[in-house]
Amino acid sequence: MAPMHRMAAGAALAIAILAPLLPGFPPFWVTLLSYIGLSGLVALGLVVLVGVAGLTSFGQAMFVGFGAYTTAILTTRYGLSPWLTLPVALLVSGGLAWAIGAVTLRLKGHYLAIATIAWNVSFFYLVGNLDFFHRNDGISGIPPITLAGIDFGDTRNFYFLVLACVVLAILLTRNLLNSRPGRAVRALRGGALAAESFGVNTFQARILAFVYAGVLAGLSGWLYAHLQRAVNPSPFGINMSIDYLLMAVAGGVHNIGGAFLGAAIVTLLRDQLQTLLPSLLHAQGNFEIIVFGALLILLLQFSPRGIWPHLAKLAGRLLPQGEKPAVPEPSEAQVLPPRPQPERGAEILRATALRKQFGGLVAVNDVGFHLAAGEVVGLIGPNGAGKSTTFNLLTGVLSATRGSVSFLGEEICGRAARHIATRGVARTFQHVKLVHGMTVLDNVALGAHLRAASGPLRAALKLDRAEEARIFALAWQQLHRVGLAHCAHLVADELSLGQQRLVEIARALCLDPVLLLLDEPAAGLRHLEKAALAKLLDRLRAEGMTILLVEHDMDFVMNLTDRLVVMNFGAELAQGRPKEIQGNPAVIDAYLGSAA
Ligand SMILES: Nc1ncnc2c1ncn2[C@@H]1O[C@H](COP(=O)(O)OP(=O)(O)OP(=O)(O)O)[C@@H](O)[C@H]1O
Repeated sequence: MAPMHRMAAGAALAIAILAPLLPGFPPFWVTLLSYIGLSGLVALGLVVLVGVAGLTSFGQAMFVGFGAYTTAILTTRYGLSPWLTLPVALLVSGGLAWAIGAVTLRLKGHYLAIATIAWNVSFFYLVGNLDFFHRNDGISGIPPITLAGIDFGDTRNFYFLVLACVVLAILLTRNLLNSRPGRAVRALRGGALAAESFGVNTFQARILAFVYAGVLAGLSGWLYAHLQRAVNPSPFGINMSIDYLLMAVAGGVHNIGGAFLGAAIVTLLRDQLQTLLPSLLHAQGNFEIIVFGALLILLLQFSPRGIWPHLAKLAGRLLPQGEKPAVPEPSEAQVLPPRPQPERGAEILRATALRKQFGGLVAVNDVGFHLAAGEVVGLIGPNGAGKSTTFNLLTGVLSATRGSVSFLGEEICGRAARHIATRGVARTFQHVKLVHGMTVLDNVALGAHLRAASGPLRAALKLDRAEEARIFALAWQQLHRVGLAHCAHLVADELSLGQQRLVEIARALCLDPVLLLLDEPAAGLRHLEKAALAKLLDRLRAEGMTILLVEHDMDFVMNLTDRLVVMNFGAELAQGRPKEIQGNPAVIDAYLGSAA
């Protein structure tokens, strides 16, 4: 968390703890604060789901309902203690989120949003029409929570229970987001394609975000049921889901603090407007919804990232600055051990009659070539020759129309990008694909996804720190290698395009590849940067790594590569050593002549 954000969060927590303890603080306001906490938990799930993973849900009230109805049924019908129903409520909301996600999360964009609406509406009518849930009358007589003589039926005690849940949820969320599975979820915003190329199972990452948001909503529902001591379908309908989304967006859907700020703004504003507007307009009605609509439109126009970033900036100005938290550069000893490289000169990849058609266009036309361990091979040719498409076929980003690719003796043609990455193939992209808003160091650490194994539970409980230290040691090492260690803590978007290409190379090196595919690595680099890159690639070759690169800078290519494969109109035009290619009349005619 940036210092400004920590300041704002610290100030908010101090107010949240101290305010209700002030003598004369009205109990009604304590209850209002509890409701802010309950809504904030749901909005926090939306921060992970919408702000971090880029998935939109209009169905969070349903997950609140899962938690609330679970404890309502178990406590009133089976006499279970609320503390026993808590894990059950979390399991039910998480389990149902998993099941719903499994059948829904293949949808993208507004189709996903519409599907979540459909789920929420179905749930609303299901509980409202089934006797099991007591239809629209709902279930009453839910017992209060007690623990070691503390009665959480008391307004202030209940508020502190909510606050404890909120603090715990914030800590767990922070831990999760700053971890291997968290980086996978954050990588979804950089494009599933890049994430899959580094071994991230993007579907699982989407499910994780969905389930996590569902569990937080379930926790909110459990608390809500014991605060209200009764449940009925109305607080779990689509209107409430929209409210939760409004809270997250108003507060700031990209910040944890934004969830609670948004919950506070909407809850307090609704409370005030519900009294003020009818008396001003001399009529009864839900006029506050119109005000919310207008405010949302204004907010999206003038501050699409919500109010939290402004508040954090203000808090940073008013309060003394803390030290910038940074992942410290660790010692060499912690770095993950390297993968053994195949024997130099051994064939590691053979593409045979590889073909890709886009409708009537043959982008790659029965191309064949091989790569031997420890050589640097250039794939060159004029624009549109099919070089990037060939890269995409080799890395599983595109599936071939026909042909075969054998890598280390295994047929990888048609395998998923994720699988090919596990075999030791790493790549960069012609159009840089870094995760926006993420630091250079985190972006690079994403490359080591396959070299670690910690899951969400270990991450949330911070049991993954030794593994994380090794991942970051590796990320630092690769940043030093590409000469960008001084940029480690910058947000990747702040770098020049040339530097971003180097970050992509560092990320690819984190996978410790056997084969490194570089798509136009020198594009956008200055003369000295190109020389440094050539030196780096030379060193990698000396270490036994195999490199296939697409590049238009012919000086760079001719000085660096051992062999060249030339493509033209999707077909292979020539293969040979740089000197041979430079003298090949067909290549001069099709490419080099015009490039010179
Ligand atoms: N996803 C796609 N759908 C349809 N056509 C595509 C797609 N990707 C590439 N093509 C087409 O395939 C042909 C080869 O494109 P490709 O990007 O592989 O060429 P390239 O050699 O990498 O070119 P450049 O050097 O300009 O990057 C082009 O005609 C391109 O328009």
